[in-house]
Amino acid sequence: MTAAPAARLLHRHLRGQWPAMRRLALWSAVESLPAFASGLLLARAIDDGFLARRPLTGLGWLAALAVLQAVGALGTRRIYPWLAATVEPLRDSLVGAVVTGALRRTIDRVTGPASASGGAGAGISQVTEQAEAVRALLGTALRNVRQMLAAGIAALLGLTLLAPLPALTAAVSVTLALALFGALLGVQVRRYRTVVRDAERIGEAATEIVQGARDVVACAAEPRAARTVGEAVDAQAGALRAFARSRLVRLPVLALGVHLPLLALLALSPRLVEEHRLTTGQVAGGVSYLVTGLQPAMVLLVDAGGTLLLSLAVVLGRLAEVCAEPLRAPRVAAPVTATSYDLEAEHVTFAYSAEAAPVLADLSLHVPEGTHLAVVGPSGTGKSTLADVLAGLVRPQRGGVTLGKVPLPDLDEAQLRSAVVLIPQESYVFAGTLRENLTYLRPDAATADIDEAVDAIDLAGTVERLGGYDAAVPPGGGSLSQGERQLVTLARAYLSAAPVTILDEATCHLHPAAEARAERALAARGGTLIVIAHRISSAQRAQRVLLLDGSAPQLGTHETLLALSPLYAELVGHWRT
Ligand SMILES: Nc1ncnc2c1ncn2[C@@H]1O[C@H](COP(=O)(O)OP(=O)(O)OP(=O)(O)O)[C@@H](O)[C@H]1O
Repeated sequence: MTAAPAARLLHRHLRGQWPAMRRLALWSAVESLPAFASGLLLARAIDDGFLARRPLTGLGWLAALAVLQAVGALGTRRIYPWLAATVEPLRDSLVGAVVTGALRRTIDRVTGPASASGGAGAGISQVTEQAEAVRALLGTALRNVRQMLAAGIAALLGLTLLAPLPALTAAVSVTLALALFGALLGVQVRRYRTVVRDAERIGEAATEIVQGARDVVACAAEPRAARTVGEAVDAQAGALRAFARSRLVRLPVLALGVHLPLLALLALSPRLVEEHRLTTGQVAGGVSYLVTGLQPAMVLLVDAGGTLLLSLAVVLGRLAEVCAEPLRAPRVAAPVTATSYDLEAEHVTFAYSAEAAPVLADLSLHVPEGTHLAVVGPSGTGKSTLADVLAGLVRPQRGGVTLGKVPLPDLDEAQLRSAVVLIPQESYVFAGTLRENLTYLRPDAATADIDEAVDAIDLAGTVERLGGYDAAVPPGGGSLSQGERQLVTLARAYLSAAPVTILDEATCHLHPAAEARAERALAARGGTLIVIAHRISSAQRAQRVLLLDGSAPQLGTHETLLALSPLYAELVGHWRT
C-alpha cells in the first residue's frame, strides 16, 4: 500500500470542512504572532533599550511582547471550536463510510463461498475504533503539530525580516532536513505497518490455538503451538527492531534542521556584525527565533509528529482498504450444495511439492453412492494421499474431485465436512467425556443413537469398563488401548451418518474379527464406504477393489484382480503368509 489511498481518503472526508479549516488557519496566524514578533521585539529591547542604557524603553518593548503573548493566547482559545468543527464531522463521515464498507464486505462473505465467521459486529466495531483513532490522531496533530509548525514558520518569517542572511541559511537547512525526513518517511511507514500486521498475526495465531486448545492438548501439540506463537512473536520483535533503526533518521534531520542554523549563526555572528552591520540585538533576536521557534517545531515534527504521521498513515491506509474492498471485490457465487453423493475423481494429478514426482498421476475413479470400495497397494503408492484428495483435504494440482457432480472446492465447507468423514490410522481421542468423544461429529446425537453405534461397532464392553458415557477420557486417551481408541473413532464415524466414510487403515490395531464387524456395520449402515485396506479380508469384503501400483491403477473385484493382476496376487499371497 502506498500513502496515496490514505491521503485520498483523508482529502475526501475533509472536503466539507474547508470553512472550519480556514478559520483554523486564521486563528493559528493570530496564535503565532508572538513567535513571529518575539525576535524583532527582543532586538529592539536590547539595541534601543538595554544596550542604549534606556531600560524603560527596553522594558517597554518586552511589555509589547507580553501583550502579543496575550493576543496569541486569545488566538489559541479561539482555535478549539474550529478544531472540533474540523475533526468531529470527519469521524462521523469516516464511520459512515467504513461501516457501509464493512457491511458490504460481510454481506459478500455471507453470500460468498467463505464462511461468515467473525460476523458483522466484530468487523464493524474494529473499523469504527480505527475511525475513532483517526479522529484522535488528527485532533492531536492539528492541536500540537500545527501549533509548533505555525510557530516555526512564524519564527522563520520573523528572522527573515530581522536578519535575511541567517534566515536564508536556516531556510535552506530546514528544507534539506524536511526533504530527508520526507524521503525516509515511506520506509518508516512500511516498517511500522509490518509491526502492526505482525502484532495482528500474534493475535490470530494465539486465538486459533486458544480456540483449539482441546485439540492441541489431545494431539500433544503444545510444543508446536508454542513454536507457532513464538515465531510470530520473533517476527514482530524483528519488525520492531527494523522500525527502531528507521527512526534513527531523526539524528541527521535534527542536526540539519536545528543545530546547523544555530551553529552557523553563532559562528558567523562576528562577521555578520562587522560586514553586514547586524546589531547585537539582532543576533540575540535571531538566536531566540532559532531556539524558541524553530527548534521546538523541528523536534516535535520529527518525534511526536513523525509518530503521529506514521500512525495516521497506517490507520488511514487500513480504513482506505476497508472502504475500497467491497467496491473492488467481485461478487462470488454462493456455495453449491451436493444433492447426491457419487464421488468422482477426474484425471487427478497430485504431488507434495513442485519438485517432487506426482504421487497420483492422471488418476480417474468413479465411486457411485453406496459403494463399498477397498483400496490396496504396496506401501508408498499413494493410498493415504488418495484418501486425503477424496476427502478434499488436499487439492490436486491437475484434475479434480466432485461429489454429486459438484467440485469439492465449490461445496459449502460445512456440508463437505459432514458429507465426507475420513478416519485416519492415528485415533483422535481427546480429553473430555466418552460421550463427547463419540458425538464429536454429531454433537446433538441422542443416547439411543449412541447406543446403536456402540452396539454396531462392539464398543459396549469398553463403555462399561470406563464407567458409562459420562466417564472422563484423560488427555491422549488414558487407559484406552490402541484398539479401543480405534473403536471409539469408528463408532464416532458410524454415529455421524456421513454419506461417505473413508477409513485410512483405521482398523489396523483391531483383531480381524473386530475389524470385520466394524467394517460390516459401516457398510450396512448405508452410504459409501472406502477402506484403505490393512488386511486382505478388507478387500474380500468390499464390492470393488482399487489397486494402486504407481503407474496404472486397476479397478475390479477381488476375484477379477486376483485373476488378472500379478501384483494383486502377490499382495494377497503376502497378506496370507
Ligand atoms: N506430507 C507429505 N509430504 C511429502 N511427501 C509425502 C507426504 N505424505 C506422503 N508423502 C509421500 O507420498 C508418497 C505416498 O504416500 P502415502 O502415505 O499416500 O502412501 P501409502 O500408499 O498410503 O503408504 P502406506 O501404505 O505406507 O501408508 C510416499 O512416497 C510418501 O513418502
